This record gives sequence, structure tokens and C-alpha cells, in this order.
Amino acid sequence: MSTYRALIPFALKNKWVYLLGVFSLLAVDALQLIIPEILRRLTDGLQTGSLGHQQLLSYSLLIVLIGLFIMVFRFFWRILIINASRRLEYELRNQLFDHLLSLSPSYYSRKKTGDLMAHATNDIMAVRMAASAGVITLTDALFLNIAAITMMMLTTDVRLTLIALIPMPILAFSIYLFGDAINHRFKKVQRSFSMLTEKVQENISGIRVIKSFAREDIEMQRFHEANQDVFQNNMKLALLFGTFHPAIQFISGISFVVTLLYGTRLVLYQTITLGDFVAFNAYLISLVWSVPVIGFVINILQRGAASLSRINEVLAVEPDIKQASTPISLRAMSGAFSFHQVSFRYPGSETEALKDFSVSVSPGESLGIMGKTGSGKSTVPTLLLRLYDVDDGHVSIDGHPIKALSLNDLRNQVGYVEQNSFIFSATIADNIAFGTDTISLETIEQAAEKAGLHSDICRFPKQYHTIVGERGVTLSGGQKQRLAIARALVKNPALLIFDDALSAVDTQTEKQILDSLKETITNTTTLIIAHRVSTLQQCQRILVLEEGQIIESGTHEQLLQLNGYYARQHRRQQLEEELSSGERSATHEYLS
Ligand SMILES: Nc1ncnc2c1ncn2[C@@H]1O[C@H](COP(=O)(O)OP(=O)(O)OP(=O)(O)O)[C@@H](O)[C@H]1O
Repeated sequence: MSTYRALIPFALKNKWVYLLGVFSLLAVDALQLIIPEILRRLTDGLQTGSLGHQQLLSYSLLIVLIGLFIMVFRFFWRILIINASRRLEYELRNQLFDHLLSLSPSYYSRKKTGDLMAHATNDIMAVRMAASAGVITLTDALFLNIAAITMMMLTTDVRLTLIALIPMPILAFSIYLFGDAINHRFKKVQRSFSMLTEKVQENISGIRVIKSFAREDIEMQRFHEANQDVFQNNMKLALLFGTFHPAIQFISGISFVVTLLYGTRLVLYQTITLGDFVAFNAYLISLVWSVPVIGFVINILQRGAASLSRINEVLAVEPDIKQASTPISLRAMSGAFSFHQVSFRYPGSETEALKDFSVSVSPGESLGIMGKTGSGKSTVPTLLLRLYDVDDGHVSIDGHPIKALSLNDLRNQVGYVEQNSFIFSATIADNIAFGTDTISLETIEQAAEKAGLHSDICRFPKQYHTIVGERGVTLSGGQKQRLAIARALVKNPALLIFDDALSAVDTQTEKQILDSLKETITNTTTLIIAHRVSTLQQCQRILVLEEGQIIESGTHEQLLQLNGYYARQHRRQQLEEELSSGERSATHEYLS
């Protein structure tokens, strides 16, 4: 239960809501306990013949009045406690989401999306249940238990009360046993449900791959298996609950039998009145209801505690990348950067992605990087954005160590275009304006024009207000890349990074885009990563990477003279270009 300590600040903040809610609940319970007293008097009055018409009317009116008060107080406790628990859910979900966004990419590579989704949905729901149903029912049941037993002893008979309580320890023990088994089952349901969520999420995200490989049947089969698992676990849980309820009712029923046997004797020997017996039974109903409920509450609280401890675990994860306590604010960055003897290995990876890597880029300079796949190219921008921290060496921006800079200032001034940038399910304009707070449609259009996307957008039905599907499914690969370029340009960044950002457009379109970006590239510090020589040849300096190390460095001409990897790529790509243009003209001739 120490897990719940994490909720103390919240409970203290909302103490009046909780206190008023619990007070209203206890008022309902206290009012309910008056009813057996009325029944006692009515029965005794009837038996002795002393019950007059006027008295009957008064008792009836009293019952109606109690009913009215119960209605009002019930309304209040429900509103107050449900409000507090929904507020807890709201705050906890916000806290969890904010924390998740603060965590570094390495955390996400370790965690399953399905688990994170389950924390944000099922776990938070279980905590809310504990903070509402748990709190309410526990208070309710404890109060009713104590009050009913006290009333039974004080107003009827101590011995009869003790006899009626005989099955209660058996009841409590059975509840304890069932509670444990139910908890165990519930965990299994949660786990299988998390797997199912993961499956749905993966299948929706990977629908294109599934279709193109015609794996629908296999995926359906796998989904059905995961769904079957959820079904079976739920059925096992239902079976337990199904056994639990009748068993509890049977054991509680024994209380009524012993009360009947001994109580009627007491009435016959006139130790207690018939009214006492009726009132006693009414109290017993409350008691028999409230004992098993305590078992349920323990369950709800245990489930809530298990869920809260999972949430607390996530909340306790410290982001790998932390801003310095007094960060350097860099509002007007020049974009100059340098890597000094940097070595870096991704968490959990055996090999170094960059080895003793050094480069220094001045403001306004354009640097190109080429290299085989997996040679460490994309690791350079990853470190420049401080998505990871280096193991050895230093990375600096504008002469400041990157670790000393304000993270927001750094990332706000870097325009980063990935090969597969994420497209949100929003309008094209909103997607382009993503990295900025307030921006005019005119500026968005200018950025799209530079990125060579404007004419494509003009052909869409609602132009800039066209909503692109989740992950931009209504856009082609090249359009998505150009949208990502426009998104980076609109920020007017000090450092522009293209990471394989033109790989999905043809060389002709690439040339047009690079031509329209010429002015931007001349005025901005630029890092271009590409496999094509045509993308890189305008760069003032080009590096060739192999296994995380620089193997060639120089201008386009210098690298051609060097006659190494770059020159070989150049010859091969030229040949490919000539071949494909030859093919194009042959097809053209053939058709005409
Ligand atoms: N998140 C990661 N976790 C572990 N290893 C990684 C991660 N990202 C990249 N790597 C590894 O680091 C090395 C360099 O990767 P990097 O992405 O920088 O290569 P690249 O040259 O950009 O490749 P490509 O041209 O295919 O994009 C590779 O061996 C890769 O497997």
C-alpha cells in the first residue's frame, strides 16, 4: 500500500472534496440505519396493537423524508468523489504524457508501445477505480460493519449478534483466498490485453508491408490467437468471479439461518420482541452486504496499487538527456558546429557508430556526408540535436559545448529533415507549420514553394487545408519528403540538416529543389547527408564515412581526384543516369 504514498499530494490538494464526499456518504449510511429502528417500532406497535393511524402516517412520512435526504446526500457523494477521481485520472494522465515526452529516444527503443498505451489507459483507469470505488466502498463498508454490529448488540441481543457473526471469519478467509486468485488472473488479463493492443497498433502502422507481402491471413491468424488469449483469460476471471459471488452468498446465508434458529427462540421466550427480531434482520442485511464488499475493495485497491506502481516506475525514469541546471541561452545561433574526437555507441549496441570523429563547420558553410549504409551518417545529426550524448569527445555549437546549451534554443534553431519524417493526421498547412507557434499561410506557401511542393499542393482538393491521413498516407514518398523540407524551412533555422531527404524524388526534381534552395543553403549552415553525388556536389566540403570514421574529405573536385569511394560512386551514378536517359530516348523514339 506504500505505492499509494505517491497520491498523497493529490489527496491533500483535494482534501475538502474528499472529506465532503465521505461525509455525505456517511450521512447516507447513518440515515439508512434509522430504517431498521422504524421497522422495529412498527412491528412492535402492530404486535401489541398500539400502532395508531396517526403514528403509521408519521412513520411513513419519516421514511419518505429519510429517502429524500438519502437521495440528496447520495447525489453529493457521487458527484464529489467521482469528480475527485476523474480529476486524479486527468492529472495523472497529463503527468504521464508530459513525462513520456521528456524521455529520450533510447527509452522508446527499449519499451513496447502496447505497454506504454496500457499504462496510459488501463493502469490509469485502475488507479481511478481505486481512488473512487475503492475509497467509497471501503468507507461505506467499514462504517456499516461497525455501526450494524454496534446497533445489533446495543438494541437487540449480544448473544444473538455473536451467533450471527459466526460465519463471518469463514467469509473473510474465503474473500482473502479468492482475492488473491482474482488478482493473479487480472494481471494475466492485463498482460494479454497489452499484447493485443500492441498487435493492433503494429498491424495498422505496418498495413502497407502486410498487404504488399500478402500476409493478411497470417496476421489475422496471429491476431485471432492474441484475441483468443484475451478471451480465455477473461473467461477464467469470469469463472472465478462466478464462483466467488454464489460462494460468498451461500456463506452469508448461514448467518440468516443461525439468526432464524436462535432469534425465533428468543422471541418465543420473550427475551426480545418481534420488532427487535425484524430490526436485527435488517441490520444483518447491511452487515452481510458490507463484509464481502471489503474483500472487493481490497481487490480494487491491490489492482490500483499494481497499476500505480507501474505508472510510478515510468515516472521515475530519468531522461537520459538532461538540460544543464543553468543552461546557456542561445537565441541567435549561427549554426557553426564542431565534433572533436567523438566516439559514440548506441545503448545496447556492440559496435561504435562513430569513432574518433572530428569536423569543424563555420557559420554559413555547407557540409556533405556520404558513406555506405550503416556507416554512421545519421548519427551525426542525432548527436547535433542532442537526442543522445556522446561517450567520448565533445560536440559544440557556436563554440559552446552542446551539453551546456538550452535544449529548446538548440532544437528550435535546427531544421532537421529525416528520410522518413512523420506526417501528422492534420492539414498540410498544420504539418508544415508544426515547428512554429504562429505563422502566416503566406510563409507556409513560400516554404512549400522552395521545397518544390507548392504546385503539388495546388492540385489537392482543399490545397493547404487538405487533411493528410495518419502518417501522410495520401501523399507520395517524394511529397512527404518535400513536406518535411518545407516544415524545416518554415522555422528559418540557423542550421539546416537534410538526412537522405531527397532520396525519394527523381534526379530532375532533386535538381529543381536544390536550385530553389540555393540561396537558403548559401546563407545557412547546412549539413546534407546523401547517397547521390548530385545532391552533395554543391557542398563546400564533403566527408565520406566508413564504419564511423572519415575516410575521405574535400570538395567535389578534390574527391574526384582522390579517386576513392566518392569518385567510384560518381562514375557509377553517371553511368546509371546515362543508361536511364538512353533508355528514355529509345522508348521515346520507339513510341514516336
Ligand atoms: N537506435 C539505435 N540503436 C542501436 N544501434 C543503432 C541505432 N541507430 C543506428 N544504430 C547503428 O549505428 C550504426 C550507424 O547507424 P547510422 O544510422 O548512423 O548509419 P547511416 O550511415 O545513417 O545508415 P543509412 O545510410 O542506412 O541511413 C549502424 O550500425 C546502426 O545499426
